[in-house]
Amino acid sequence: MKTIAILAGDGIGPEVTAEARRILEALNLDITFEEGAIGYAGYVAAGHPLPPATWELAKRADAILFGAVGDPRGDALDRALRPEQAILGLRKQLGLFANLRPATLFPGLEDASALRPEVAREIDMVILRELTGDVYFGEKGLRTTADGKREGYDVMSYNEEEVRRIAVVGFEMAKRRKNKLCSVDKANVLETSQLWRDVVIELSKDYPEVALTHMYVDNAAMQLVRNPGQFDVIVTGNLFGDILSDQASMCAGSIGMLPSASLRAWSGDNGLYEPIHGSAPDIAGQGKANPCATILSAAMLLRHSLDLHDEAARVEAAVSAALKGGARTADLGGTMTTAAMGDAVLAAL
Ligand SMILES: NC(=O)c1ccc[n+]([C@@H]2O[C@H](COP(=O)([O-])OP(=O)(O)OC[C@H]3O[C@@H](n4cnc5c(N)ncnc54)[C@H](O)[C@@H]3O)[C@@H](O)[C@H]2O)c1
Ligand SMILES: CC(C)[C@H](C(=O)O)[C@@H](O)C(=O)O
Ligand SMILES: [Mg+2]
Repeated sequence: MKTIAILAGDGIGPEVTAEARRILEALNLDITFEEGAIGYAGYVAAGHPLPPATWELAKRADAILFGAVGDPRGDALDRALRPEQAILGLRKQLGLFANLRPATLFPGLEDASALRPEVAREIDMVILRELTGDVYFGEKGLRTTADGKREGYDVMSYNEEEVRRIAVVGFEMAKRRKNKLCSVDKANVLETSQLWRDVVIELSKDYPEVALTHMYVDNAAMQLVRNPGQFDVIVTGNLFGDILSDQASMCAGSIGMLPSASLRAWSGDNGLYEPIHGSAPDIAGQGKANPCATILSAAMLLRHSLDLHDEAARVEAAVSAALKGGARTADLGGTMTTAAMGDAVLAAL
């Protein structure tokens, strides 16, 4: 019996994880679900965004299905108690350095894409985002300069081992796909990016079959919109990957469509699976959220943590079939509620 921790979190988190759970339950697998409070909900329930009981559950579970976190009141708390610290803490403390964010245009979603249909149809990529380093985890603070001005700082750094291990995942993934890897950095300006590029080039000697290219992140943002079909696997740092994946989501139809897996190895590890979107306070509690990103995250969970490849493919096929059949939440131009979208996927399953 495998244990899946459901950390639903805030805003639309509980709404979308409920639909993903229904899909997992329908597969009749030998799994049990345990829920833990996290984010603002964790703060309200236990005085901390990542309460000790939730942390224990996260460590012991075979996999984590995560919704989203965010303070419905805005940034009302001190940074250490903000809901976002819970997801950052889980990623860092569980060592989940490899964040897979696949972006694919599902057939029929051309209309929802921000791009022209013939351009959108070419989208089938994975953005591999480094998740436990970069400016997110460097020294940060607020100080007063000699002339009395407030100055905020966040140190951006990567060491070569951090770069090498994510690059290895990138090359291995490229080998399993189209032997194409694009490393995205800002090496024309940043020392961290120069080291990133040097380490990726050193490692590429072990992967002669993979065609490696490098692109500056500003150009990559432009190319994602101009010609997304040129990308297969993109490997990049934490901050760049965060931004590029939100952008890629609208190319593929909606931010409500992109799942993610956060891993420390290819498979068999207790990874964390979550949609790339946040708690969406503007639509929370209204049944408007698209649950597909979370359902597709559950499929990634089946594949990467439980080794259930057929079941993962079944869930993905069910999402595809539901969309082909015209199922659409508001973000995709439809009128379906979150639960109705879940019903459509369930029916297809
Ligand atoms: N991993 C996470 O938990 C995570 C990720 C991103 C943002 N956040 C947090 O979420 C809060 C809100 O952030 P934001 O507004 O910048 O980003 P967001 O992703 O929550 O929302 C951005 C926009 O996309 C829409 N949207 C998001 N998910 C959707 C879905 N499934 N279906 C339909 N529409 C959807 C929202 O309604 C909103 O208009 C913040 O507190 C932020 O820190 C958390
Ligand atoms: C909530 C925030 C800390 C998070 C990030 O920046 O990683 C989010 O934007 C994401 O994409 O998962
Ligand atoms: Mg983000």
